[in-house]
This record gives sequence, C-alpha cells and structure tokens, in this order.
Amino acid sequence: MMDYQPILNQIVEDVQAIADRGKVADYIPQLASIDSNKFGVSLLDNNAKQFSAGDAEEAFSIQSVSKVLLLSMAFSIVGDDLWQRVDVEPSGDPFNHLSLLEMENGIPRNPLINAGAIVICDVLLSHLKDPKSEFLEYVQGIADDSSIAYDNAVAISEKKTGFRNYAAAYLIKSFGNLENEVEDVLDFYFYSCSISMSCEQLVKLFYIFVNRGKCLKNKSYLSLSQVKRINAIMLTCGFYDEAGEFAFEVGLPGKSGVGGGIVALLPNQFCVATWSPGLNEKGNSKLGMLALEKLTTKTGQSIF
Ligand SMILES: NC(=O)CC[C@H](N)C(=O)O
Repeated sequence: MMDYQPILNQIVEDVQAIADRGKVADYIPQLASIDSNKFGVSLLDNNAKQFSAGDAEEAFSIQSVSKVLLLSMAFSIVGDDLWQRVDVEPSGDPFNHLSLLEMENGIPRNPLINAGAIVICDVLLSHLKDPKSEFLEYVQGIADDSSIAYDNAVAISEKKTGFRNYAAAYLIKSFGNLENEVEDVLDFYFYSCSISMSCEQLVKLFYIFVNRGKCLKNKSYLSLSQVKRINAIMLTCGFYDEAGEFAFEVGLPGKSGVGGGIVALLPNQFCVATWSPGLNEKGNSKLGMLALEKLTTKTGQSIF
C-alpha cells in the first residue's frame, strides 16, 4: 500500500514556491476575487484511505468539473441514446467555442465542453421533474455528503454575464437539438456549474469512476461499461484544447473547471483532486496541472 502523504506534502511545498500562478477567471465576476495563493490536494486510494495537504478542506466553485456528473446522471437515465444528441470526439478548441457547433449542425463535439453540457442539461430537463434539486441530491448521494450545495451568488453572476453560453444554446436550439426553452436549460446549466465543494469532497464523488461505478458505500451508480466510456471521454476531452497536453504530462483521465479545480483518476487505484485558482491560457489550473504531473512522475502511476 502506497503512503501518498509525504508525496503530497512535497508537492504542496514545491508548488507554493512558484511565483507565476496563472490568472484567476474573471469573466464570471463572482470568481474574480478568489485568492490565487490557495492550493489544495486530496487523494483517495482503493482502500478508501484519504491523504490531503494544503487547502484541501476549503470549498470552491467546481464549474466545468460538474459536466462529468451531468453526463453520468444523463447516461444512467437514457443510456446509449444519448450519443444521438452529442458526439464523443475531442474538440481541440476552447470550452466556449462556437464555430464547430455551426459547422456540425448543432451536435456538440463532446459532453465536456459548454455546448455539450448544455445539451446534457436539456436531456435531464426532459427526464426529471425538478432537475436542480434532483441533480444536487444525486451528487450529494454519491459523495454521501448533504453539505454539498449550489453557490447562488456564482450562479446568478454567471447568468448575467454568460453571453457565449446563450449564443451556444440558441445555435443548438436553431438546429433542433434542444427540446426545452433556452432560459430553463441555461438556468440549470449555470446552477450545475456553481456547485461548491472541497478537494476532499470531490475525490469521494469521483470515486465511482475509480471503483467500477460504485461509491464508497458500495451503491452502484453506473455500469462498468458506462464507467469505461466516461473515463475515455475524460481522457480525450476533459481539458478542452489541452486534453493532449494533460494526457502527455499527467497520463490520467480527468476534468478541470475555471474555478481552478482538477480531478483525475487511475481506475481501480486512486482518485486525486487539486485546487489552485490561477489558470493558464487554456483555462486549466496552472499549478494543478503541474502538481498532477509531479504526482504521476514521482509515483510512476498513470494509465500508460
Ligand atoms: N471551463 C469551465 O469551467 C467553464 C464553465 C463556466 N461556467 C462557463 O460556462 O463558461
């Protein structure tokens, strides 16, 4: 059994010494004031042993990380029919890019870019009575933690400024790939992005992708085949136009968000989350990527 604690301690020490921490996302006004000196990391292994260092207990806005959870809920409800509405190819483009959507008739490249997650929200809206509360309960249930919550201020802040997401949603609607009203779909989308939790909570949630679809309490949320597919999508599409770079540097499936969180995992072995609010020019956490590269290099553990 590997003792990850000294490795995580060393990683925190190393990254805290780096002066260039990237730039905090400020296009969502509520996120602009987050302290870029924060850094947290938590790892949960396959014996359910948890290791943490730095600001691992502090909650942050998970933003696009929630796209994986939207996907897993929708996939478990509608199954393979989902792939008629959204593709599974990397976009090679920024998360809020629009031109591919126009060229490909409103079928988003994958569920982990904004356009794809908007379509997934539409699917959930068509299948759930009260999507906002049912999605939150789904997330709380997997993590076995009812303290996980939406951050209203972040959701409202983004609703006022999320012009590109409105553009994407209307474009998708014009191609007939949204069943519900744009306002309703985006309200749900913005709330899903606003979910706030810590690195320690995040790894418990993503444990289902390590543990063949089962949470820490052994309840099953996804089939083994569904886990395989979602992990594949995380590997190829989890970091927008930097998915190749993340696979190259880190070698794990994972997902980032503009709140500075990254979660990554090695199937059957461990799940790890980092939080460092400063982003690189592709919108991924600068020090989070660096920390995860150090982890997989030091331990020699990656999917490759
Ligand atoms: N990459 C992200 O985390 C983007 C999520 C953000 N809520 C947006 O829609 O722009």
